[in-house]
Amino acid sequence: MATPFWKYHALGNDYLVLDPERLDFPLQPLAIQRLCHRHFGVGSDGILLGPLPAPGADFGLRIFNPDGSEAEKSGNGLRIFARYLWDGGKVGGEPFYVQTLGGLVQAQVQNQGQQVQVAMGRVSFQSGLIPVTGADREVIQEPIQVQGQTFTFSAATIGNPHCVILVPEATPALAQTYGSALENHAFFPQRTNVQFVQVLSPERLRLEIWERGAGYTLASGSSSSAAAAVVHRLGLCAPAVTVEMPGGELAIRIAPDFAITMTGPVTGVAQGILASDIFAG
Ligand SMILES: N[C@H](CCC[C@H](N)C(=O)O)C(=O)O
Repeated sequence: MATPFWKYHALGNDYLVLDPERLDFPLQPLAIQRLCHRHFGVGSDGILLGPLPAPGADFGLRIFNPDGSEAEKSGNGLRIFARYLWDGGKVGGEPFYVQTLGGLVQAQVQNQGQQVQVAMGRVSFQSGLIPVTGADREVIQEPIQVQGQTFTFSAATIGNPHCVILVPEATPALAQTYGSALENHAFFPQRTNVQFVQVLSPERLRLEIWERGAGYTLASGSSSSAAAAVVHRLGLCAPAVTVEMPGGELAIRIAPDFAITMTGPVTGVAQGILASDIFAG
């Protein structure tokens, strides 16, 4: 049996969707690394495995990073999965529930599949939930040293961990220079996603992103959610913000309890069949 795949991107953060019913190999880390490889594989910022059975939800979803690690949540991944279900006639325009490792989310496909809204869950700044080492506390504006530089960071979880650093100017160089050292810093036992955030106005943020297990990416939905929540917690942005990233913009809405709603586009790229020798050599 040949294995089909579907490729989409969400603001340049691209994923392959694999159907667990039509997978003719075990989805182990080495296979994931090969599938995501930009030269030896199909190439993507991750794998979405679904729909899976999920008691208490309409669909289950597992999310994998290109390094083979499993992520608890992916905002862009959830928008892509919602569009995939819509393309396959498994959902219409009604809201539906998806169970992820990082919790239950509600999604709704809009504008004939061009846009998806996701209730991403609640952001927490609690060290024990993120996790961040040290005393139980909200991790707000603390020092962190990497490569001789001291940054001030806040940390948040929306199912997956985030290290948020406000800077006067968010540049790709900051993410690409310090991202890996921050991702793997000892403060984060599960590693972390990293965002450098520039506050353009109370309604507009600019992000540069280094993702756990993926590296520099052009956009990230969970990063946008976590970074906007931190900036709002610091009193520096409104509860409704536009998050600008190299790949494009997301609309983030923050409720008083830090429940996040994320709305943004999805674009289809290709559908294909994996070659029988993709894992050879
Ligand atoms: N690399 C992330 C998962 C993907 C997040 C990102 N692609 C998004 O859109 O949220 C992690 O290990 O938590």
